[in-house]
Amino acid sequence: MKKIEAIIKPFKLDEVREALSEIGVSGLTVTEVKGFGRQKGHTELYRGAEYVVDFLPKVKIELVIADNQVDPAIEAIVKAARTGKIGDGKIFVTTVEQIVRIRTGETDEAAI
Ligand SMILES: Nc1ncnc2c1ncn2[C@@H]1O[C@H](COP(=O)(O)OP(=O)(O)OP(=O)(O)O)[C@@H](O)[C@H]1O
Repeated sequence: MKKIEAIIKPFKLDEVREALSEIGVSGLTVTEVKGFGRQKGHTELYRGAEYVVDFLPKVKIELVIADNQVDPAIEAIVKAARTGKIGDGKIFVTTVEQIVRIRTGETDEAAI
């Protein structure tokens, strides 16, 4: 089991969510965050305005999935979130040790 954390441009959220639904992702968490990448000090376009990069609004998507879904999920996120401009975001993948579905007590892959 892996957790994917993807930091994306906020206006790409709907497209990314749809792309992930299409490959069968059953749940995810979304958080509004702020951040910067290596373009610090350069400008980035956000909602038509150019910002000197300090902390820019981003959306963080977290999803926990089976190992064999990692590659399709990354592919779906990259395809849906890419504009080709700076600040398109980043994807982090980590290992998840345990999952519990609170309602039923199911664990691990049965609880995804
Ligand atoms: N190393 C990192 N650790 C944690 N969060 C990061 C890291 N790098 C980027 N982020 C987050 O991802 C967001 C988008 O990063 P961004 O796309 O600007 O990265 P980049 O490496 O500068 O790539 P690009 O050249 O495409 O702009 C940042 O605003 C920040 O929230």
